[in-house]
Amino acid sequence: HHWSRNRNSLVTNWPVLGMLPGLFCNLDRIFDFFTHDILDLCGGTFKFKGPWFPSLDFVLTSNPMNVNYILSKNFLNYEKGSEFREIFKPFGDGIVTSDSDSWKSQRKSLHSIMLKNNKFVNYQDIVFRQVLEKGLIPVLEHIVQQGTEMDLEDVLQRFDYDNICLLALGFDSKALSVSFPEVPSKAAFNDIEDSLMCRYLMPVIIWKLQRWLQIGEEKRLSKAMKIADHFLYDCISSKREKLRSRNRVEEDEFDLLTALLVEQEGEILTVSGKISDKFLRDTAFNFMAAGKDTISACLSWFFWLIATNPSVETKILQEIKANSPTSKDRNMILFFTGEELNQFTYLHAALCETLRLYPPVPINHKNSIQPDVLPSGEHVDGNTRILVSFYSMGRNEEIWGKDCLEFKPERWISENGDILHVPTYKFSAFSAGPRTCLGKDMSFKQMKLVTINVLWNYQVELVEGQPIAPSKSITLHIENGLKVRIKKRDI
Ligand code: HEM
Repeated sequence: HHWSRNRNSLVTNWPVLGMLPGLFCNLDRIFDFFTHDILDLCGGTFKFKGPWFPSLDFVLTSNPMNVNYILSKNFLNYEKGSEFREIFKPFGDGIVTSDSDSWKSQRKSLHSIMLKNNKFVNYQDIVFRQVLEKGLIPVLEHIVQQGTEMDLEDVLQRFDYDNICLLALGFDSKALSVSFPEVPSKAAFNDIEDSLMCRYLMPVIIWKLQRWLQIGEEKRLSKAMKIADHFLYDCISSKREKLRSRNRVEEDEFDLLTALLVEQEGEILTVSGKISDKFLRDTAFNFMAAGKDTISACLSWFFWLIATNPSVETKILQEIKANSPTSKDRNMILFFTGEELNQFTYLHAALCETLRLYPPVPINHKNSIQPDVLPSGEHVDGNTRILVSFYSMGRNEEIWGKDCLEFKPERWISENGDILHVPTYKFSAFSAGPRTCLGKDMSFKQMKLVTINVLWNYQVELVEGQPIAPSKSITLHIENGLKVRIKKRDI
């Protein structure tokens, strides 16, 4: 009887287990499963029934009207929620998992530091330059001389980690150097991300039991948390120590911790303890988690797409040539201001196209507060998990047309050669509404500087026969990395 009542469902709804077996059978291709096996066939919104433990039911959607409603129009009814905060406890009271007043005040403070504070904005440029000049380019030069294959995704993740540690903590982790060192804090952050993804997919009772017994993923998580916290609290106490001995802060050390301490305690750095170490730890952890792997994920997909679409690479190279100094010094790093980078329209389009097909944050979590009716007509109970699939939105034929699975930067360029404006509820890689990504402009700037410098100086060739597939993680990596050979480019 149960089977016959549910036989028309896209995913079999089993007694007791609900749709969990279907989900687990497709875990390796979870985002394509959501997109092509479910949302494409049901008009963009689907109610997933979990097992009889109540916590795993969710509504999955990629319908742009629903997305606009959830993320913007009725924002107040859709929060992160206490269940999410419990799963993502390592984030503490930071911005990524918080709601209402706590979120509002953190958003205000981070917004004013990241986008309005000239010293922090200048410091970003100093850091980008340093990580390019002292990290990425020397490592690529070394690989060219060795003539060996390398995992470009690993290199870019190391680049991202060095960058985010300098921005958040003013600490140079030197993850990107020719010896490819093991960096315990970097490994710990990765372990935390993996373990939290497992928690998210599991019934609460199971991960709580694992935590109590200290086995499996929960044991790994506890170990990684100790390492990450030790690292963060060490950085915080050295920062306080350093600032105590000064009465002014130089431009090349205006990282997030410094900005927070200066903002709270004024220019005269008494470092009086008005602002707690726990607050600094939570803010730095959230900032690092939000910015750590997103840029490298996008760049890895970008280099793969470029290598498989040589005509796009040719157009980007023409654009770099047109915007660069005429005499090309082989060892020169090309550095552009934000305004100069606006000239790179085609490159911007290629990056948007990459973010459309491979959004670094593939799924966005929300939790309804009150019962509601979505614009598509579906009824949503109060306290229901909602998953907005940004991955599926980027592959939605109704938004992007019949060629939605093709890589075509041209779709972003208007007839007069400018970037087309696409509303954020259709192109949501950076989310939309009041919780939109605070690192968007910074990310575009950095992604452009990296792609310009890599493509201008090197030819990137894919190692043949490697499998390329999206990972099943919080950030959308390439599952097995991106194996490439690089050569010096002759122009
Ligand atoms: C290509 C790069 C990036 C992409 C695609 C991206 C995407 C996103 C998305 C989808 C969200 C919403 C998450 C949610 O609601 O749960 C978000 C939030 C956020 N992002 Fe990014 N991000 C990127 C880079 C960065 C960087 C480099 C930073 C900072 C260093 C950053 C800082 C933040 C912060 C602080 C939030 C929280 C905003 C809030 O909750 O109010 N992001 N980002």
